[in-house]
Amino acid sequence: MAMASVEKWVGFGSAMAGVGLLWSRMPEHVHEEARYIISSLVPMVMSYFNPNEQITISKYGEERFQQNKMFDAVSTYLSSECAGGASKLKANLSNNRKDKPLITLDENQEVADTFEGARMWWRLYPKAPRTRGGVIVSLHPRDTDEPPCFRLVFHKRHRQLVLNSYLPSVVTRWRELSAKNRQRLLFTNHTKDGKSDWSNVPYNPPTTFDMLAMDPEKKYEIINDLTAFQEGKEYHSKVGKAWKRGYLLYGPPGTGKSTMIGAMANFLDYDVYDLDLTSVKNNAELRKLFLDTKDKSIIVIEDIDAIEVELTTKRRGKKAANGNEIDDNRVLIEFSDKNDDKGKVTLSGLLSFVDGLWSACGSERIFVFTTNHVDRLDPALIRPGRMDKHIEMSYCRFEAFKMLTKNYLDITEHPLFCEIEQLLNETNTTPADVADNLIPRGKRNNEISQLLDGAPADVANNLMLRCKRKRDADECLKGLVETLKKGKMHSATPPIDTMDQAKYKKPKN
Ligand SMILES: Nc1ncnc2c1ncn2[C@@H]1O[C@H](COP(=O)(O)OP(=O)(O)OP(=O)(O)O)[C@@H](O)[C@H]1O
Repeated sequence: MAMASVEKWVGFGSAMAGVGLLWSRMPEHVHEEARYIISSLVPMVMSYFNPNEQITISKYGEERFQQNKMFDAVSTYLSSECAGGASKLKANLSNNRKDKPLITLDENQEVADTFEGARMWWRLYPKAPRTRGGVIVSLHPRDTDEPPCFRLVFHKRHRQLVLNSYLPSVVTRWRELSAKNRQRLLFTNHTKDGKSDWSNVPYNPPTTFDMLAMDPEKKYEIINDLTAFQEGKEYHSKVGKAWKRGYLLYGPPGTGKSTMIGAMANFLDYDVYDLDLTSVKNNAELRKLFLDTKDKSIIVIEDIDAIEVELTTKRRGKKAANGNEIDDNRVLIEFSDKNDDKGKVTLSGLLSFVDGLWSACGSERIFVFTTNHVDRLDPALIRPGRMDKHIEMSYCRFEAFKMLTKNYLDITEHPLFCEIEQLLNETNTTPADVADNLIPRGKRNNEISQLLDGAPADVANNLMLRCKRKRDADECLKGLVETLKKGKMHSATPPIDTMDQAKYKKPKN
């Protein structure tokens, strides 16, 4: 038996020696080809015997200009669903709303996941120097390294499950998690190196619709409109309309137009883009800015009437140098209906995003224009169908006043309410003025605190708070009555109900 085995090895050895001899006598080009065939056969043979397959998800796309969103999706998904199984994690503090540390997998950590009974293994590979493909000459620093990547390993028989169900489910979960942890942002445009771009800050406006003092019916109408818009994806695609909506908020200063935008952003959980048109050079830049906005956002152009005048003033010298006649403010306005005007922002350029050709780019967007002078706007901007909703923000009447006292003073009734209701009907006072009067000037009440000395702390605090609030309310409302009476004496303006809304005039500074 042992003899037979020795003979076998001797036979194998001499066969190999024969192959070696043959190999050494072969010409060099045959060597080359043989090496090529062997190197392509090895992975095939290996993969035949290897039961697993793998998918690599690199941090950057092929072009390297853009981050690969799938990498973010996997990172977020694994942090939420599989981090429990990892022993090495990383913590970052990002801009998220709750100041909660963001936990992610550390490099080279492997975690397992199960999907519909199939087992998957994920591993995060760090950035690594490129080993293949020779020397890379590139101005792009990242090109010299392989970017970090996730590698997913799974059994061959789960290939279809992974491609058709598992990876899409990772993306869906990522979207859900991002929506939940998202920090809302306020964007504003600026010019850097001659180019317009957006910069942003975290945005958590304090106002909700509950706090917004206005006619309750009008408020519910707006809330219903926003809800219908947000849920209107199918409707918009069914009727072939771009999923966007335009609001024109108009009314005197201090009636809550900006406050309404904050309430809308809170209600819809959208980002806000505050577009400053005066720093946009021309339609091409405007187009770039619009295209850089994200879905689920509110694009705001405040005081659109004032912007027209400001643009005019800025460009007055240029116009005069061109020898054009300048008659008055209206003529100076450079918003024009000509599409071929490449040197400036034109009204048609702006409108092409609101309801023209470009409005179909992006979805779930709300445009809000605000103005104190609705009568000064170009009719093209406010013609029916262009801005879907025209919302008048008006002076403070009794219903709105009651909302303010509830919010500011926590009271719903008071003996002075009757007098205040009458005065509010006779004067044009803005919610901003009323709110200003309702901020307690709170002086500490020494008499009450002396009375309460010795009482248990929680009882004392409670009573103190109630007495203080009552006292603040009395003082605030008395002060408000005084202000309203003064306003009534000085006001030459008739109450809003009898006033022509189109004649609002902004007080000159
Ligand atoms: N309708 C309102 N409900 C609650 N608070 C209001 C309302 N209107 C105004 N305020 C208060 O007055 C302040 C100023 O209001 P806001 O800036 O929203 O007015 P505006 O109409 O946008 O004024 P402007 O036209 O000058 O920009 C707000 O911070 C808010 O405290």
